Amino acid sequence: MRIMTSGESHGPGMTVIIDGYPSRVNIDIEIINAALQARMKGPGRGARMAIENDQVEILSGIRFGKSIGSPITLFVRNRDYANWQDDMASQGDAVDSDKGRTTVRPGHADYAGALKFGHQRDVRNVLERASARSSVAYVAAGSLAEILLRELGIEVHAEVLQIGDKLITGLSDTEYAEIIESVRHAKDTIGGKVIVRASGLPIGLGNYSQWSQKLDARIASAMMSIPTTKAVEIGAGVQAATLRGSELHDELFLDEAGNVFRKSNNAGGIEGGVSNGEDIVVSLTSKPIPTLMQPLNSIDLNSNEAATAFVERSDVSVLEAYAVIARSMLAIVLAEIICEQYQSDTLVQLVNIFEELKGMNRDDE
Ligand SMILES: Cc1cc2nc3c(=O)[nH]c(=O)nc-3n(C[C@H](O)[C@H](O)[C@H](O)COP(=O)(O)O)c2cc1C
Ligand SMILES: C=C(O[C@@H]1CC(C(=O)O)=C[C@@H](OP(=O)(O)O)[C@H]1O)C(=O)O
Repeated sequence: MRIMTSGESHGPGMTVIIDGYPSRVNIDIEIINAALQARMKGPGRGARMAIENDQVEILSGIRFGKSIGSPITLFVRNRDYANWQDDMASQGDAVDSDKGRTTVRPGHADYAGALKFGHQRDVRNVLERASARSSVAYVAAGSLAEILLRELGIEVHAEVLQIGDKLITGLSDTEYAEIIESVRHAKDTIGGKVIVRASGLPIGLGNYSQWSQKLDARIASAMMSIPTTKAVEIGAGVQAATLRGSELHDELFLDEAGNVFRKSNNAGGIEGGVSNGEDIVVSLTSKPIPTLMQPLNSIDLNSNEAATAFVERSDVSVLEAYAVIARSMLAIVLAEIICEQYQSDTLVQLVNIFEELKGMNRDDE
């Protein structure tokens, strides 16, 4: 299974093509829509989320509610496009338009992207695609991946762990909302941490043989690709540096029936780049959002003069959305690896392979 996305934040919409998805999987469009709606929710989102009402349109690869083995194309319309049509379609310099931009926001893709592609006279050409609006496409694909994983007995969940330096478990909903409101009032932004778990996994996903096949490496890459991610930890993560081997490593035991079990999961379900049958546990750190209502020092790329960063409608905190996106990315990586490793044209073939895998923990020869 491979995915490719396209689309601009204020263009007609976001597209994702999923190739190599097995046939005969029941696809309930409402599952995709529920994930898209969850990605829009949570305190701290800006005015854009009041404009959008993300719903998926299936353009190919699914007939009568089942995947048919052809590339699946999903499309999510940008409602805000109606307000941007002229600006998005204009062929000339947009520098005079109030939506054209020449000053850059530290922390966003503006500066590096404008210099890379020669967009010093209109940074909008960069931010339209760098925008996390693209995550709509990943969440749509992630939902399809989750539907497939569920058929194989694998579940993926995510939740917010931390906002700024405060653990969510110690906060009431009101206190959580108050933190965001105080940050908004200070014209600032805030990051945090989320945790994602996958359960019901077989032993053996990924491979220790090559860097590009290692499950932890592929998960880290997918998680780092989410806008705002600054760190990815698997299992005990950075805490591993402070623990002794005797404290960190998850000892193996046998129960009375001879089944293997462990009392801890500091490895986060992955040893040597291979799933070890325990839950996969990944935590991610999101930096604060780059657009500030009290802009940071910056430069104007057109005039090459000192300036302040441009200010536009923006989110203050996106942690709930970030958790939904992280869940989708983990589901995509797991589904991709499963489809690569246990190549199957149909769901039934894949389910049969998974049944066989359950009895494969021992070399009986
Ligand atoms: C769901 C979501 C919404 C976001 N909303 C905004 C926003 O409103 N304004 C902004 O400046 N950045 C926003 N960002 C962050 C930028 O997209 C991101 O910082 C930028 O693309 C640069 O990428 P990097 O953070 O990976 O370096 C958002 C990120 C996510 C995940
Ligand atoms: C549109 C989404 O997020 C956007 C991500 C984003 C950015 O710079 O990443 C900037 C904002 O866009 P706008 O300027 O249109 O308000 C967010 O709203 C979304 O999550 O669907």
